[in-house]
Amino acid sequence: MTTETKREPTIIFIFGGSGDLAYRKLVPALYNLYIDKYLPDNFYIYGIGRSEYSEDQYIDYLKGGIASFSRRKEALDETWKVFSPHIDYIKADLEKDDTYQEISNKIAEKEKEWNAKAVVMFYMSVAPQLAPMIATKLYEHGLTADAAHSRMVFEKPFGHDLESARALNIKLGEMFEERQIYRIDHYLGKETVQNILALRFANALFEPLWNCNYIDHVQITAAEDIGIESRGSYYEGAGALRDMVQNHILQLVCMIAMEAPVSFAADEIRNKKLDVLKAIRRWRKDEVHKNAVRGQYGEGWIHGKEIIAYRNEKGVAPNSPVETFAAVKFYVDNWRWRGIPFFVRTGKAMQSKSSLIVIEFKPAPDYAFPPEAGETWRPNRLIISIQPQMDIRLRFQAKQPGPQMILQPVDMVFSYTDAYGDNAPEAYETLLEDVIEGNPTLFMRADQVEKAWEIIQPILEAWQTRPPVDFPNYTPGTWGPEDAEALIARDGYNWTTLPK
Ligand SMILES: NC(=O)C1=CN([C@@H]2O[C@H](COP(=O)(O)OP(=O)(O)OC[C@H]3O[C@@H](n4cnc5c(N)ncnc54)[C@H](OP(=O)(O)O)[C@@H]3O)[C@@H](O)[C@H]2O)C=CC1
Ligand SMILES: O=C1O[C@H](COP(=O)(O)O)[C@@H](O)[C@H](O)[C@H]1O
Repeated sequence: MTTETKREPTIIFIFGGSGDLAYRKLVPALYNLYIDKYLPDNFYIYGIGRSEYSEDQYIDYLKGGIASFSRRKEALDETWKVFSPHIDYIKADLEKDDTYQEISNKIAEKEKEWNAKAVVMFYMSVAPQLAPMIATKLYEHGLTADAAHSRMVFEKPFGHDLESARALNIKLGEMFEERQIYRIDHYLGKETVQNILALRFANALFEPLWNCNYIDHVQITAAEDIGIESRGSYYEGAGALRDMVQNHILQLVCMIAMEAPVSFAADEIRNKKLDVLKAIRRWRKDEVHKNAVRGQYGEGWIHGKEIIAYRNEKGVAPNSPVETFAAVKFYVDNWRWRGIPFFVRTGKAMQSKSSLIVIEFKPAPDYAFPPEAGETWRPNRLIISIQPQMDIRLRFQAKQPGPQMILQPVDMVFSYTDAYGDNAPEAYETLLEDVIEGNPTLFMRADQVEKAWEIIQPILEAWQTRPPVDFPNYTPGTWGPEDAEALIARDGYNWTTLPK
């Protein structure tokens, strides 16, 4: 993101402007972009939904979202006074053709007022099954004909499986140019995730060691300490594998495993990530049970708060087979990563919220220290903590002070908060700014989405063929089912969590 470019006038239509995502993420992100002067001088936001709101009511409602969810809440009244005149609400049904005529009129009005052609962003903040219908209507009404000025943002999930994702890509490809399509994976907008590229490719230190000669294994955890809350009906059609692994976690694997790009052009980065997805071993259905574990939480407590069993959540079937936890062992079968396991896990209702990547290095080739020095010997380890703690820590051996040579593992820590304060932009800020700028680097290209589904598909199918017999199989506030411990223990490791 840069403040120096003169941005084109921009109109943003949030389809689902009365919904949760708009309230909690999109409008707060736009508000922060405005404060940081990343929005063009001429910009306008229309929220669209069927709910009844006058313009004032809508603006008041959104203000509540800022007060609760924006990283900046200070001086809200003052700043809100200058930001909110850029917002309006359109009460309309997106299934009706009149709505698109109204959208067209609004665009014409604004372009006339600004005396300039505008970039128009259409943000699909609606249930995924509505997005193709909306995109088709936009196309049929000629609202996306100017490929250089119209951008469509698709929320995840993009497709439900490989077949539906392919069908959706084909359908969109018949109507739009790929450069108009922005498939969001909000993990890619996180500061700490983007920093993986800087860590790996802006330093000479790590890259020579970043391969199967020196790295022993990789672990990726994306754990949440809440249940599925109000999203039962969505989650019943998804599960942890579709909700987190197919997208966010495989993208993290790509960031860790990709080759060095020769430039930061969007397609160069995306090609390098695609190579990783192509190289990830596809498990045969009969190999899935050895390499993937699923779980579902029962009832319990986390941090003193009662958690209802998944099967008792609203919108969830009483005998639901849907997994709220998934752990998978992957291999990236290429020159750099041959034989190195990547263990990934994600779950709801776990002990703490923590997304982290652990790179564990192989042991030193020789160890001349006497036995009494080495009782606490540990391999070197780099931990990239994505959230909520944002830091990078490198573990190495040090001599404990004292007359004897006693070794102890210590951490060298780079903390984002210490270095930059704790007001880093939210993922959606970066991503929305990139859409406005027309920069697709951090968005998923059609082929990436399909390759990611290809990896997940056999696991989905194997699990569907063999419904779980032991659900619920983990208690809220733990690190998931015992089988997940066994998955990694079979190779001689334990899951790593951050020191408290
Ligand atoms: N919420 C979140 O944290 C996240 C959401 N997402 C994705 O974002 C998308 C939106 O999610 P979320 O905001 O939670 O969903 P909500 O159910 O909260 O919102 C859905 C929105 O769609 C609108 N809508 C539905 N049908 C129509 C229609 N026919 N015409 C006009 N508007 C319509 C609703 O408006 P109304 O009710 O007024 O008609 C509402 O504003 C989904 O794809 C979800 O998977 C992804 C990651 C996180
Ligand atoms: O995409 C999703 O991500 C959130 C977790 O996001 P985070 O930024 O808080 O790690 C998850 O809760 C949700 O189920 C999923 O759809």
